[in-house]
This record gives sequence, C-alpha cells and structure tokens, in this order.
Amino acid sequence: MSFVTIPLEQKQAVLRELSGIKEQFAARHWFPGTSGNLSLRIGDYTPDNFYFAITASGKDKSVSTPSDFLFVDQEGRACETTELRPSAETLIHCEIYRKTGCGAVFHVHTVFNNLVSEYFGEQGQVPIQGLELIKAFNIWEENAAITVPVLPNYADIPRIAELVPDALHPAVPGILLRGHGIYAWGQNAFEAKRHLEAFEFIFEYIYRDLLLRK
Ligand SMILES: CSCCC(=O)C(=O)COP(=O)(O)O
Ligand SMILES: [Zn+2]
Repeated sequence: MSFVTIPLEQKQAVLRELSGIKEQFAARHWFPGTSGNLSLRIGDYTPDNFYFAITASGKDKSVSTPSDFLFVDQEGRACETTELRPSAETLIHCEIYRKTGCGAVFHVHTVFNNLVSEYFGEQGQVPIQGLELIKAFNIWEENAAITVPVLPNYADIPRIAELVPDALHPAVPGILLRGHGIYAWGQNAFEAKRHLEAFEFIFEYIYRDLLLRK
C-alpha cells in the first residue's frame, strides 16, 4: 500500500461530489446488479503520479453508506488504511487517467450500451455521424463523424486495461467494452457526466434507428 496525505477538506469535497453523481445515476437505474464504478481524481497530476477516489467493489451503488469509496494511487493501490477493495475495474480507470490526464471517469452498464457494443463488436467501433449531441463532446463541425472504440470484454481486467491506451481516440471521451458497458471521462465530474449522458442518448438513438430501418 502506498500512503499519501490528502487534506481532509479536499477528500470530503471529492466524496460529496462523487456521492451526488452516484445518487443521480442510481436514480436512472444505471447500476443494475451492483454493476458500474465511478472515480474522481484528486490533487496534482503527472502521468506516473496521481490519486483518485473510486467506488468500492461489489457494493449496491443505489444506496449511500460511509464505505462507498476509497482513495487509490496511479497503480490502483489503496493509499490509505482501509478494509475496502477498490472496484475490480480500477486498472481501466488508471489507464484512462494516465493516457488522457482527465479528472473523472464514469462507467455504467445499460441495455442500450450493451446492445450497441454487441452489434458493432466485430467491427471494433461504433460509427456516429450528424447527431447534434456530438457537440456535447466539444466537436462543433457540421455533420461531424466520430467512432467509439469497442474493446473485447476479457475476464482478465489487466488484459483489457493494457489495450486502453492505444484504443482511445483523443477527441472521443469514451470506450465501450463489448457486451459490458461504457467508460466515459472528462476534465471534471460535470464534463464526464455530460459526456456519459450524450453517449447514452446516442446509443439509444442508434438502437431505435436500426429498428426503424428493419
Ligand atoms: C456485477 S457487474 C460485474 C462487475 C462489473 O462489471 C462492474 O462494473 C462492477 O464491478 P465493481 O468491482 O466496480 O463493483
Ligand atoms: Zn463493469
């Protein structure tokens, strides 16, 4: 375990913000069956030295308890004395922070992100063009086209995590794991939430559009 002293007020502010986001996502039923994990970075950042708060593994994320989160370092190791285990998917968060320098990473399992990731799984990416909500990713060109990477859902999380750096598209703040869920990120919690909401809107749109065209 690597210990670090994070000022108490800073920790409390991060936990309050993360807790609020968790409650909002839970109200949308975005954490079925204890799935999903959320993290928020704290303090200074260099690619090989940073800290973040993350949801503890296996918790019912629709309830709030004093043991919902813990702090970990850039390798996903707890950096305080705790009985809690960090999310089983912490290494994926670590790779996203390391590669992008972002401030928050949110992961949810929804029916729409699962269906779309499976539909485009063989292709390895979801093509998206001409939708207004692409602007939520700060892409303003007319009729913009982006793709969202779809990674294989290996049981071995380190195997997925090592694919992350090369899979990320700099302008696209999200990746799908096939038949699993989405990771979306942003400079801060506000931006990561906006990105996640935009992805979820777009995935529902893609699903309904495919149905309409059948
Ligand atoms: C019960 S869902 C399987 C694990 C998963 O995909 C997930 O998002 C939740 O894992 P965690 O360890 O973060 O609770
Ligand atoms: Zn998951």
